[in-house]
Amino acid sequence: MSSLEEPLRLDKLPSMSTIDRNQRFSSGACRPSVDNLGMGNCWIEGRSCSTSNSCNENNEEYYVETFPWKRQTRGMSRGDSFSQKTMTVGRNSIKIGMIDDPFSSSDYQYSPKCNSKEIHNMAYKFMKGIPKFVKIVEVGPRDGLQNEKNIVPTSVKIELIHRLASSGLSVIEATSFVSPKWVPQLADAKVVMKAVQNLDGIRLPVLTPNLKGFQAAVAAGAREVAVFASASESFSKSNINCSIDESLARYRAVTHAANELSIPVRGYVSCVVGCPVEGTISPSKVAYVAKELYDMGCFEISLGDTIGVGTPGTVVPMLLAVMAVVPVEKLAVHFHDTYGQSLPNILVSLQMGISAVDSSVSGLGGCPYAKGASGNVATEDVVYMLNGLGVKTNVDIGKLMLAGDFISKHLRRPSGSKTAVALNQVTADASKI
Ligand SMILES: CC(C)(COP(=O)([O-])OP(=O)([O-])OC[C@H]1O[C@@H](n2cnc3c(N)ncnc32)[C@H](O)[C@@H]1OP(=O)([O-])[O-])[C@@H](O)C(=O)NCCC(=O)NCCSC(=O)C[C@@](C)(O)CC(=O)[O-]
Repeated sequence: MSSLEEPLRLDKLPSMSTIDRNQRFSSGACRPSVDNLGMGNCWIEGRSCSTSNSCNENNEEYYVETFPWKRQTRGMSRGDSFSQKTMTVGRNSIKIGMIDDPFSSSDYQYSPKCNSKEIHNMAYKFMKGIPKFVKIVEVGPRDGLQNEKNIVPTSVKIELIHRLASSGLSVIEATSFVSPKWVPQLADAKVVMKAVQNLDGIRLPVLTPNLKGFQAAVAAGAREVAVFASASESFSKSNINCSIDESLARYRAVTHAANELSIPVRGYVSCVVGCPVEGTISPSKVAYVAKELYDMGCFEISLGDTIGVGTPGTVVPMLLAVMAVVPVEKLAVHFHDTYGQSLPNILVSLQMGISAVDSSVSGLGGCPYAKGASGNVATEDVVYMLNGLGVKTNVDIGKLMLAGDFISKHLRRPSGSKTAVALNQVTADASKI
């Protein structure tokens, strides 16, 4: 683990004064902000924050509106430190309004209703597990496209991977070496892999369901692979045509072969909170499969809510069970957004110390063998939230959106990322000014 990936330690929390001034009392809708301001810190809606961490929507005194930009009412004349950050999206530059430091304002007044220790405790509770850096594993070219009915041309897949790489993403799941009878969309795995294998400094794992897939992947130039088990017997059967224990036996053979070639293997557990056939999945079942994968040598275990039914209420107990048997720094989360729960689920996962998140550009995705599964959480939305939390990802959201626009245009559908839709609108509005 690089130093960047080290979780934020309690003793490394920002000082009280920083939390006080920049995080808790930022007028930016009462959410924490840190010095590395990203798009998530833009001032979408000004509210007056009371000291009880609640937002008083009715208090007009500090009410500001920054969207649409022309109707912005809060100005420098108020005396506060309002600045603008320029962000480039495509050929357009847009200005994002930010509050640098609301306390430098001479007319900014508040009267604390709780003491600074209580405030510190609240900030501490919220921020204590959240890592400083989150590794994003982009799964768009694989999980995102595998369910597409119309075959996406190989050249488009290759271009998508290049565009994603140029946005700063360092791990991009490129394709799957599975049976083309089962997943026809990825039948061109070999060609895709050969075309992207030399992308500088980018890790390009591929899915391998068995030794045959592993050997084909290595022959095509793969230097990292992933195996995928399930916590649901029914899903295991429908996805890879074998029981959980049979799949684990296959994956032992894959990890053994990979170990001999020093190829890292990532392990997936799918259906970690629910299965389309079996319904609720018990956390102990997930923990069992996760531990088996970890013990056989998987360097990271990605926990997949394949059909997107989880809420923080079911995700937390599942994570607790898994964290009891696999170190938290070896875990990643993989949420589908069927019920719009991905971001809250990611947030609680971060608070529990997880620092690797899978996501898919434009929210592409769905599993052909999980009826009703919708797209993965959109990478743009994850990066926007992490920017807002001051968590580093090294991803340039503007370039990421260009990759998203590229594939959405090709698929002839609007982006599944709310962030991309909103920022594209802002850019369009800004270009009219
Ligand atoms: C596992 C198998 C192959 C078993 O499929 P099977 O039919 O039981 O396998 P088989 O060994 O009897 O072989 C059948 C045919 O497939 C060939 N074959 C066998 N293996 C391979 C291979 N690796 N690559 C290419 N071809 C292969 C094999 O050679 C044979 O060809 P034939 O003689 O009929 O011409 C099949 O079920 C399969 O490919 N399943 C993959 C399905 C898939 O990719 N699902 C989506 C994954 S998404 C997921 O799991 C969730 C995740 C990871 O995203 C996380 C989340 O969202 O939660």
